[in-house]
Amino acid sequence: MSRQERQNSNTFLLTYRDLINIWQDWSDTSPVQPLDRWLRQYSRSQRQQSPAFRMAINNAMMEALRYRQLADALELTFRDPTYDDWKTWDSRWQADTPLSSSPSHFWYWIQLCSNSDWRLPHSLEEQKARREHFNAFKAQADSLEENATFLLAHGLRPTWEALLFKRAEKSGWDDKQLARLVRMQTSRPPLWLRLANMADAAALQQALSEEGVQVGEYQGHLYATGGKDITLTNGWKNGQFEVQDLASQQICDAVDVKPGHKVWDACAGAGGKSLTLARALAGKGAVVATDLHAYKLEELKRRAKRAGISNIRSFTWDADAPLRLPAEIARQQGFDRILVDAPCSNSGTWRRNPDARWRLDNHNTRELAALQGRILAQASKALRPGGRLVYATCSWQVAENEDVVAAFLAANPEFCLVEQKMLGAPVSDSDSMFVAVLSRP
Ligand SMILES: C[S@@+](CC[C@H](N)C(=O)[O-])C[C@H]1O[C@@H](n2cnc3c(N)ncnc32)[C@H](O)[C@@H]1O
Repeated sequence: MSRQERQNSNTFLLTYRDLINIWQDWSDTSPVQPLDRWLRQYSRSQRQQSPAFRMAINNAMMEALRYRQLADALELTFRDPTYDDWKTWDSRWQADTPLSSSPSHFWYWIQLCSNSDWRLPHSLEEQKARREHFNAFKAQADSLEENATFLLAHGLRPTWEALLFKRAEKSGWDDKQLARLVRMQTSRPPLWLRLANMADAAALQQALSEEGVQVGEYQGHLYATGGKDITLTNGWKNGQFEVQDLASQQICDAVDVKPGHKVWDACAGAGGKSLTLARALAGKGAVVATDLHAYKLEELKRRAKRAGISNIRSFTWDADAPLRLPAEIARQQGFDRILVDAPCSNSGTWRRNPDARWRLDNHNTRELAALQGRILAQASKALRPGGRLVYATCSWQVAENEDVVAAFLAANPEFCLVEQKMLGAPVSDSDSMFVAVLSRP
């Protein structure tokens, strides 16, 4: 986001007192919650404050969590300019340990990193020296060759270097593309719009612009970058579009739903993809949407009702047991299409959820990969011969993607791999997601 755009979306000038207080509130929360959930609760508890203030706090906390580690690294090198053993330092660093600087200096580092417009205190000790140190650090960390500091400067941990290079190698990305993915971690992607079948993209783009939404187009897809809240527009009220990330839309396209198909969305959650798959049926066929959690499916039902979609049946399912096939599905020997949008580390969504990066660790990744493999294997049993099985995650980690697919294929040789690839960032300004299309001849 440019400085001008940031100023437009963040017109409330926060003081350091506001920033220090919000950080204290966040730090006092136990157990630590995902930031988006915490901010929703915080926002509800601050109804007396203006929407501009709440939005500014929201943005400030996003930046603070994005650059949480970099602020510590800047403080360390400000005190000891010769320090450069970043991998050792990172292997000991934890996001829930106390800040290494004073609260004011922490926010000053965050302000410099995020180029935010906050009201500086009248006297901030060593302000000039810190700004010069930040500029020197940034200048030195501006190339992929300076691996550790380049990653740090973009809110990524130096110890993830090997994971990122592995991803680049699998996807055939050159250094420029990998560097682009790293650089993208410092900005939020726009809101991508999924058009209802009947909506005309050009007409909708014009109507949204006339209503004051800053809207762009990329390969036939629309996205909003600011201006009027899109949920207040006529197009939203008339159900002409939903918000769905570009890579998510591309996963739905890969399922290749045709009218008449029986589709199983095995990890449907709140139904972001179920709705899209159901629309593609054009009134013929059905989607069975399952998830481990009933409360997510309740949200799915509300969304389906709002969108006027009635061909989704939902119920809970735990991948520890096979799905009991509904009678009409059993009659045709299984589903035509199955989507396994597996639980994952969410590394591909860090641009929107900056705090999620600090929860990534090797132990969690191994557990997730085992769960992903179990869900995929269990779901695959319900595919009819000739059907299509799609495995997806919103992670760029090879261990959660190609490795899971390879283990599945080794254990299930009756399945063939049609294609597998990363979607979204760094190619487009969106989340990064993985998709593998499998068939069962
Ligand atoms: C990536 S999310 C799905 C997002 C959803 N498809 C969407 O587009 O909004 C993965 C989902 O898998 C579900 N899940 C986790 N463990 C599961 C299990 N053992 N069996 C079935 N679903 C599970 C989670 O509750 C979560 O909703």
